[in-house]
Amino acid sequence: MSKVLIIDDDNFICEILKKHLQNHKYDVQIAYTGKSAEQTIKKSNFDLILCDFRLPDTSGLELLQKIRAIKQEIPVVIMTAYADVRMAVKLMKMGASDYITKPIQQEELLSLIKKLVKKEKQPKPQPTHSTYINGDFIIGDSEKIKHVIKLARRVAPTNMSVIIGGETGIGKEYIARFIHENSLRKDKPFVAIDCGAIPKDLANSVLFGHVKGSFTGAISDKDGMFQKAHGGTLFLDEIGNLSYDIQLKLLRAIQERVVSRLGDDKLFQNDIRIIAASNDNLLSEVHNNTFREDLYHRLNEFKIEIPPLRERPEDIDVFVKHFISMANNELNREVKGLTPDAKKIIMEYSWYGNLRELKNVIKRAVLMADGEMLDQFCFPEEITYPQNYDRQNRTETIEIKASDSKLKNASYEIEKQLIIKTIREAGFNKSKAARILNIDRKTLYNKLKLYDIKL
Ligand SMILES: Nc1ncnc2c1ncn2[C@@H]1O[C@H](COP(=O)(O)OP(=O)(O)OP(=O)(O)O)[C@@H](O)[C@H]1O
Repeated sequence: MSKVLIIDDDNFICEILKKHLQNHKYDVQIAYTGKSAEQTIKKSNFDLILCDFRLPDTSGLELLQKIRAIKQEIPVVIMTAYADVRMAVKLMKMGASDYITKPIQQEELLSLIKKLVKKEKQPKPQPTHSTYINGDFIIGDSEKIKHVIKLARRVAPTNMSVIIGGETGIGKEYIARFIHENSLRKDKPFVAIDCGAIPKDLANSVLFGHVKGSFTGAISDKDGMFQKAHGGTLFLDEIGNLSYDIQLKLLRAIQERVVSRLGDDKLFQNDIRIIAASNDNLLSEVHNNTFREDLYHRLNEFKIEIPPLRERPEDIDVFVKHFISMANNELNREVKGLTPDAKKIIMEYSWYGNLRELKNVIKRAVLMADGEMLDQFCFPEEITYPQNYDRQNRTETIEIKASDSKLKNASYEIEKQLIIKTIREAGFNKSKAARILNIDRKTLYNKLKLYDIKL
């Protein structure tokens, strides 16, 4: 797995980029200052560094010189605002590998990183189980997941649009890729976009492209996801986040099979299969008039619902083995398995963050392990004693940590705890939680990213 270091003092940008890159199987670390970046670079080997041009304690230029002094060969990409492009070109002359302008288009960043990180060090886990099919995709042993795979295989060779439902971190994107790879389009692009992460005013351009001058900052013609996915599959994650007018443009693009770039009258033919995913119940959003009914029916030619991990405990064992194997590769460890106590903890926990949470918890446990087996002490308290943790979150008084002495930190902590508490009380239904909190769903998702809440 390739390692990327993001250096930026903007916590929000860091978290969005981190999630996007992690979804594409990069191991990501963040440094918020030049100083901490230097220390991190000295301690670990990275395959690529993504560095903001302006940092609180240094400039991109100075930091680049220091990075070059520590690690000569490591690719460094500078993130900059449009106004700084000339400086970015200067930085390239001084040894930066490339630059990317803000606001960052995630797919552009991804292809830049892929280009620069030539040697993918994707760990190839040892096949410990018959459920591996290719690469790091595994199925599981439960009848429920086998049924999901049966549906995915059945629909894959058709051109039908698919809606994939399921809780966060359950593997909706993995199933979407599985469908693509088993379809006749497998040699064409699979383009994934997280609709929840696209700023509202950029959605039109990100999806459909734009021509130079169509808005401030459109300094050149740019293709959108529809053009990039031509011939292949477009995966629209968290589709419920698209605004009503973009939903309408999307419907037209699917029905009429033509798209136009922002600011351009010319129509382009497109041949795309759409797979959409949502954490929430899209049908109830249709009833609430936040999702277009015509678009819903157009997309809902086939539906696959992935059951939460807690409803199929038979799958936990195989995923635990898989994630231990991945963590061993990444962290250079040789963990063999779990003690009976640790296994009991893992089996009894509710895994509301599903496979993503399980993977993170296992990785942390592998790091913590002193010997060859993961025992109960390798797991954090909220996993070992979830009852206490829940009770703590249910209390009306929100405890502030001693370290949160600064007013800003304290209010962040209160907001974070309130969001967690409300989501739990709303039965993990994010739309309902957003309504209780009196904020829109997009704002809630942004805050979940900001605070790294994985519920
Ligand atoms: N079939 C699978 N085999 C191996 N790992 C998986 C599989 N499905 C999911 N994972 C792991 O779980 C993580 C989350 O999966 P994925 O991003 O597909 O979930 P998601 O449901 O699309 O999440 P979100 O709702 O947050 O977009 C992946 O990064 C991967 O590590």
